[in-house]
Formats: sequence, structure tokens, C-alpha cells
Amino acid sequence: MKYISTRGQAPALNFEEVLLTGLAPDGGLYVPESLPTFSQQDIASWAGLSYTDLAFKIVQPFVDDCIPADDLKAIIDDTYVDFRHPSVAPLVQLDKNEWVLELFQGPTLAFKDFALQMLGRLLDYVLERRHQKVVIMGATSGDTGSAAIQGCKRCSNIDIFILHPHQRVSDVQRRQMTTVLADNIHNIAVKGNFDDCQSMVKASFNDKSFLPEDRQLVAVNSINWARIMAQIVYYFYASLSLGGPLRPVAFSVPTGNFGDIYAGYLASKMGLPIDQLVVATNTNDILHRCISNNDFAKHALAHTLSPSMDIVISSNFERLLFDCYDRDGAAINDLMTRFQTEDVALTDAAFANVRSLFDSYKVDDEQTVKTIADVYDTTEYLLDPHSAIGVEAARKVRRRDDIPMITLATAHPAKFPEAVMKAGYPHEPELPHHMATLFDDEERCTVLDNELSSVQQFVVDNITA
Ligand SMILES: Cc1ncc(COP(=O)(O)O)c(C=O)c1O
Ligand SMILES: N[C@@H](CCOP(=O)(O)O)C(=O)O
Repeated sequence: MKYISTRGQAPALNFEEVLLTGLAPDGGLYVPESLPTFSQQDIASWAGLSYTDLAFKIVQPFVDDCIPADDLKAIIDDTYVDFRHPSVAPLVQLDKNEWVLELFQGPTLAFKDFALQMLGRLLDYVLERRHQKVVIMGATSGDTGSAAIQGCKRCSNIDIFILHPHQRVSDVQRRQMTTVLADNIHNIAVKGNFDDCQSMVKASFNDKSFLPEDRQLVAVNSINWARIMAQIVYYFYASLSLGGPLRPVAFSVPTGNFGDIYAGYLASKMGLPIDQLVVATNTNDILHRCISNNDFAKHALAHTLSPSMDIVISSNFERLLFDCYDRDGAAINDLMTRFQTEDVALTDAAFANVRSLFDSYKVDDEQTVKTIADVYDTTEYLLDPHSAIGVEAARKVRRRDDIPMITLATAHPAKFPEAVMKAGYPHEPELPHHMATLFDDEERCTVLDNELSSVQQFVVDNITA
């Protein structure tokens, strides 16, 4: 399996090489040169497999011969041991043909654990084999950071630097990151927003000269292909649990960086019958405007009750556009270069492609709170604000009532007490037992100006020997 850049100018890499990087040297994102596809018979034969056995079937063709099959199986078997639910990704029914897929049963209570528990183990494995040390830089609006820290904290070959927007993540999210005091974990609160953090990480990949020569830079954000790969699995798992592949299903996905829904798009291209994919956004709605109206203009970032989705520049949309521009790297390079400085629109053909693949809907804070309250009143099920956006969007744009609509529940409500209590929930939702001391534990974090040179200097000064 080879991976190529969406901008067409970088050499192709194998899985191990793509795991150990982030952006391609031409500024693009890596995607598989061709996707593995599965017949309906193959998929049907997987009914009843455990989550880990299914994950092996789906992940192995992407990893190819970079990791021996037995070793990969052992890595995957170990990946989900700390999940609190025996089925790893349980489905909960809200109404007739209306479901939520709980992706928050992992150690940090968000869907990011699915990929970052695997990524940490994969990195550990290949770095030990190569006797290599690396630096990770990641940007987070709250969830990726803690999941990456939990996934990588045991890896002695990694220094991990996580940038979060100062005072713009919830207290639970911040403490999940800053109370991990290992020497190789470094939290930076940037006086800016998530996009500022993400653009500093991308700038660091575009010019790595600030790093010592012996340290490679690795991404934990969904620009790292391995993140997307691991997220494809739960689309198959949910479908198989509800009668797939014979019966098609639909998905609604709370969307920010476009990684999660892009994994759903890939699942469909790999052969899973998916009737509809709904992109659900908060008021940071560039993706909704682009999909519904070919309006790809950047608006100022708004702070919402769903802070993890407060993102303007959605990295993985470029991966989708690459396909929608018939894999023309030069066209993507031109579009994305212009996107940085001006308002752009997709070509008519690319827009038609995007529209044919997705529906979209925007949900504001008022409606988010109302949906949390409505769902709780009717079912006693408590949604977090991000998942509520998914449920509301699904209700608004679903095409067929006779097909199961599955909303990805991307976070546990206890991470976002503000939104939940605004919806009338009488107290802060309880954190699971393993986080009982979160609010007593010591925190360590460095606040830095929104300035690339300060952040890069901090990284260089704090790399452990
Ligand atoms: C809780 C939660 N929901 C949804 C999203 C959006 O996912 P994606 O960025 O993959 O679109 C994020 C973060 O990105 C998140 O943390
Ligand atoms: N919502 C994310 C933002 C980063 O997205 P990623 O999937 O590209 O890591 C977060 O919580 O950090």
C-alpha cells in the first residue's frame, strides 16, 4: 500500500513512513493511492466479530507488510482494553430507526480514543524497532490533546507538545491534559484560538528546521493518516450491528476538522452500503455553507457551547476535495494556496461531486441546548453538545425514515457541564470513576503568546535528552 500527497508533488510513502509524519513536504495530506474494497459477501461474513477482530480486518490492508500480521493483531487487541463498555462502541436507540453510537467509552471520554489509543501503540512499536526518538506536535480544541497524551504517555521515545487555545477548552478537557505530569508531556496554552494552534503545527511541518537534526516531527492530529484509518472501523461495526451490509444505514457526524466524516466516506467507498452522510456543524459553518451553497469563504471563528468543533479551517476537507477534483494534485495545490488568502469557490464539477456525497446542516447554541433538553425529556438520555448537533442535523435532513440513522456520539456529557446544565440538567454530570481525582490533581501548563517562534523555541528547549 502506497500513500500519495493531495498536492501531487511529494514522493509516495509506505504505511510506516506515513505514520511517522504529518503533512507531506508539498503541504498536502497523505491518502492511499488506492483503497482496499470489500464485497458484500466479505462484509456479511464479519457479522458477530468482536470490535478488535473487525478492526484487524479493516486496518490490515492499510498497514500492509509494514507490520507482521501477528504483531498488528496484538497491537489492536491491546488498543481497546481500557474502554469501559464490553462492546467498545455501543449503540443506543433513541427512537424508531434513530440511534446514537457511543464513541466516548474510552479513557478520555471522546471518539479520539479510538484512533489515538491505536496510534500510540503503533508509534511505540515502530520507534522501538527503529531505535528512534521523535517529537510530536499537536493542536487541540480540547479532545485530541488528552487522547493523544493518554495514547502516547507510556512511549519513552516520544516528546509530545500539545497546543490548546488558552481559556477556550472546558475545565474537564484542560485538566485531562494538564494533570498528566510525565517529563515527556508538555502542554502549551496559546493566547489564540484553535485555528492559530493548528496553523502553528502545520507551519512547523512545512519548515522543520527549528528542530534538532536527529528528531523527526510526527502528527497526532487527523492530518496523520493512521488517525483516519482507525476511525473507519466503527462505521462497519455500527452497520453490522444493525443488519448491514444487507440493510443500508445512514450516519450523522458532528464535524469540525472533517476527519470523522471523511472516515465514513471512505467506509462507503470501501463497499459499506451507506445511504446518507450528514455533516453536522455548529455556527462555525464553513463546511455546511460549502456543501449546500459552494460558499467556501472563511468567517471569523465563533466560540460556542460545542468548543471542540470551534474550527474554521477543516484539514481533512482537502482529502475529500482531492477525490472531487479527480485526484488532480495541481488543482488542489492551486485551490488550497488561494484559500489561505482569498475567498474561493469550488469548480462546478467538484461542487456537484461534493453535493452528491453529503447533506449538511448547521445547529446554533440555542438549538443545541434545546435538543439536549428534548432528547432528555423524551428518552432520559443525556447528550453532550457535540452529539446533540449530530442528532438535530439528522432529524432535519434525513432522507428516509425506514433506514436507521446513526448519530456518532463523539463525547461524554460530563466533559461539557455548561451546555448540559443550560439544557436544564440539574447538576454537573458525573465523571466516570477513573477520573475521580481530576479536580484535585496538580496541573502543569505553560501559557505562551500566539507566536510561532515562541512556541517552537519552547519545543526545542523542552525536548528531553
Ligand atoms: C467531541 C467532538 N465532536 C466532534 C468533533 C469533530 O470531529 P472532526 O474534527 O473529525 O470533524 C470533535 C473534534 O474535532 C470533537 O472533539
Ligand atoms: N476537535 C479536535 C480538533 C482537532 O481535530 P483532529 O481530529 O484533527 O485532531 C480536538 O478536540 O482537539
